[in-house]
Amino acid sequence: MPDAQSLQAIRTALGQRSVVLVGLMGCGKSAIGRRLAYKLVLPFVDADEEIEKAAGKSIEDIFAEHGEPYFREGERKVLARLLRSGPQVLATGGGAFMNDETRAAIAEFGVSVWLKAELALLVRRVGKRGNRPLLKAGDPEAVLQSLMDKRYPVYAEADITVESRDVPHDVIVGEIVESLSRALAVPSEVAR
Ligand SMILES: Nc1ncnc2c1ncn2[C@@H]1O[C@H](COP(=O)(O)OP(=O)(O)OP(=O)(O)O)[C@@H](O)[C@H]1O
Ligand SMILES: O=C(O)C1=C[C@@H](O)[C@@H](O)[C@H](O)C1
Ligand SMILES: [Mg+2]
Repeated sequence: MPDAQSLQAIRTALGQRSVVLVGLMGCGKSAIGRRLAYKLVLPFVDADEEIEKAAGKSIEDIFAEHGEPYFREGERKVLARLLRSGPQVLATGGGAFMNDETRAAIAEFGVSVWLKAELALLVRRVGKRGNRPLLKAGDPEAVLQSLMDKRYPVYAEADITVESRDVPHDVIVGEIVESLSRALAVPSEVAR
């Protein structure tokens, strides 16, 4: 695990930029993001929670009462605001990175990390909670496969890709920290 000096070097290299986690539902953006923020001693912000606060209702209710296009517009606005208040670790909603404007804002105000996961892992993980409206449209496995086909080529534009898998959360956090050191060109004598 990197020492305090290399974590400080990452914070310095980030400046006001955020570490922005992207990826499909269940890949671990919230669970890993929270731990990564703790490690980097940065605030953790979950965009889905911020959208719910801004709307005063749950994502499920936003989808049910107003539809997906309304949710996406709110998501774009909330992310534009959040990205201007770094540094922080920011977990995005699964669809946020698909918006061209949001993707450009993430490139400007952040370093993006894609938590790439296989279908079987996502199916296992999302089965535990039933509050994801997109997965209610049909068989969750088929929906996730279709989202993977559409989204993985776009998620691949992220600055960093880390394989999400069933290993202790801290292993994934460690890999992100190492990739951040490399991507931000933190001097190797500090990163070691
Ligand atoms: N490395 C890991 N090992 C085991 N379980 C994990 C790991 N990473 C995440 N999980 C678990 O997978 C589930 C889904 O993770 P999480 O809610 O963080 O995904 P998410 O990407 O935020 O999803 P959403 O886009 O729906 O918000 C959680 O129960 C979480 O604890
Ligand atoms: O993948 C998606 O499009 C979504 C993922 C969730 O994080 C929420 O933002 C919402 O349920 C939509
Ligand atoms: Mg989440």
